[in-house]
Amino acid sequence: MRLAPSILTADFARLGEQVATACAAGIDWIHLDVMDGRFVPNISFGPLVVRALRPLADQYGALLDAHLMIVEPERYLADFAAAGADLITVHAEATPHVHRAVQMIHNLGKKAGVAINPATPLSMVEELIDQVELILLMTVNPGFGGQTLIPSVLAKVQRLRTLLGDRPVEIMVDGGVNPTTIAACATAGATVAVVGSAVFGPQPIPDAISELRIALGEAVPGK
Ligand SMILES: O=C(CO)[C@H](O)[C@H](O)COP(=O)(O)O
Repeated sequence: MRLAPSILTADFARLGEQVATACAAGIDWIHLDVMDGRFVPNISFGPLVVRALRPLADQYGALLDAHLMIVEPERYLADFAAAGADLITVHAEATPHVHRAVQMIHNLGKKAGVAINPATPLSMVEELIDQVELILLMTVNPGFGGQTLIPSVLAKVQRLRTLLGDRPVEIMVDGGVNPTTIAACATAGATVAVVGSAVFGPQPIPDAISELRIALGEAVPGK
């Protein structure tokens, strides 16, 4: 299971320092939650923050993963690609032309992901399984960090795992993933876990990451 800490719950006054600490502790991806106040009831940040974190991603070999929770994502794909995102995910509910958005991301030379909300059926992304590198299943209603994982989405993760067969498509779970819930996500078939408040919280970041690895039954250096 790859860990993709979401910076949404980080201390933005110390963003670079916190992300560097997480990278040094061995995280795999850096997850960037972009919110527009329209697709979701919250506003976060735009391409400037992606650009600011690009050098850290290079330094630590982490993948920079931009999750666009914005309407009409097509309008901003070039900006996020130019800012340095490696992978750009759009919501199937946010555009009537999600296939075109995926084509645009690939034409920009980036990996493409498609996301769906908890109540959105898998059929919304079924026609895209041979077109994308990642499918993101929201395990909370998007907009805010620190929510509780909706357990019924785990059955959807299992169905997606079966649907994908041996296709090399990542299954990402996002929302409410912590040491208590991460093993069930892995068992259901998720390959990447977004972890926000479980990493950027009161606990020292390296300890929080070790706890997640231990919950997954993975070896943790020095433990
Ligand atoms: O996409 C998100 C919210 O829309 C966040 O990535 C997600 O909620 C992660 O935060 P936490 O792990 O605290 O739930």
